Amino acid sequence: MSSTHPNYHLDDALLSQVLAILDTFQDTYLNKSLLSAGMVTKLAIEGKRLQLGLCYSYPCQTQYRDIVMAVTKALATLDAIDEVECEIDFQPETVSAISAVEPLPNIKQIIAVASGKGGVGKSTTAVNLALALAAEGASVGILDADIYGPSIPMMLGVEDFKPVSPDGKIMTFAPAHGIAAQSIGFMLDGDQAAVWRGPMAAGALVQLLTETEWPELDYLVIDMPPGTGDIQLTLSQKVPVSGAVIVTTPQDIALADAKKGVSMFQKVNIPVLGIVENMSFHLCPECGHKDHPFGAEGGQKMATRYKVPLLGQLPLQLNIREDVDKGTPTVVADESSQVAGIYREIARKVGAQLALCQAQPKVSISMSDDE
Ligand SMILES: Nc1ncnc2c1ncn2[C@@H]1O[C@H](COP(=O)(O)OP(=O)(O)OP(=O)(O)O)[C@@H](O)[C@H]1O
Repeated sequence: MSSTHPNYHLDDALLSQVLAILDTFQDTYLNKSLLSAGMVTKLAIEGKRLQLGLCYSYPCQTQYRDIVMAVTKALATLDAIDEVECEIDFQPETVSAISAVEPLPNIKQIIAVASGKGGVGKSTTAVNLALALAAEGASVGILDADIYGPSIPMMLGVEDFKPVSPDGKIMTFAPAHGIAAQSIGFMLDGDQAAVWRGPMAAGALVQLLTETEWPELDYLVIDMPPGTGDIQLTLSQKVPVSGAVIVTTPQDIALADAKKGVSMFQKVNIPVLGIVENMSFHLCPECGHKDHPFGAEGGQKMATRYKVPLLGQLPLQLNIREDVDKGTPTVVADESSQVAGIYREIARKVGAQLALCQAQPKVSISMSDDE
């Protein structure tokens, strides 16, 4: 049996016992066992010390400790094993959902963060998602494509950054809280961009993407402009996007627009990785009572109807706004907070959904004809 995998070096009896145990460990995000997800990359033994290699296709560094503890406890029940030395690696694939557009050389996956309607918290979500992916161990960039209101420089505290281009071709990015940021806002003064027409804006954005000196990135998060107009369509045809995250609030009007967003990505065959419901609930700071100022269950119903995951629900909370206003989003400002935990959970789900899309490249979203 040891011949089944080039890096499995155990005798047949022990190998089958170890594999049987590893097969009982279900990865919650991929909904497969560690074994069937192909994550067990190495098995060897030295005395009674088992060497185990695991490779994740999505970032989940904050979970490693719990994973190692649980796996070690289970494997150490075998007589032949006293100790487990576990090495965990993270290796996402390189993917473009758009067959006509080649992936960029140093960007493995591009995640478009979109909303049908303005003001629902798309940029706040994009910036916290990017930082949460980084907190989970990924190398991350963010591109502010919100041409009509570039807010990422402010949210990351890098408003004064001015890109330079030593060779006259490729521009530098702004390093911020461990991620790489680029924004049309770095190049424009005031509200210059507001007068741009669609094609001009779309052209500038493709240029920003391809003419930035991005470092090697696992994920590039694109903060899309709100709406479902020409810019979004052009971008989804010219940018090697791997998947899209739709941000909505639970209000009916925002949900109706978010459905248009889902529909737009469906038309161009970009997998919708899921929905983030922002300003989902409010917790009374005095008594802890939870209420739903914009309505309840809207995001869940929409996710169920379109057969896409509800990635997470964020509260309407003062410090989420204050933290981005100060240039230090909550994921880095208060990493042990419940809100930072929700964003990291969303990041793990987004990474896992992207990994699942590779196994099944075309995600079909059922649409009813009343949209
Ligand atoms: N969960 C939240 N709780 C409290 N305030 C929030 C929350 N999410 C976003 N905000 C605040 O709401 C405002 C709008 O958010 P943001 O700019 O992220 O929205 P947007 O959808 O990107 O808007 P636009 O499309 O106009 O760029 C900001 O002031 C932001 O700080």
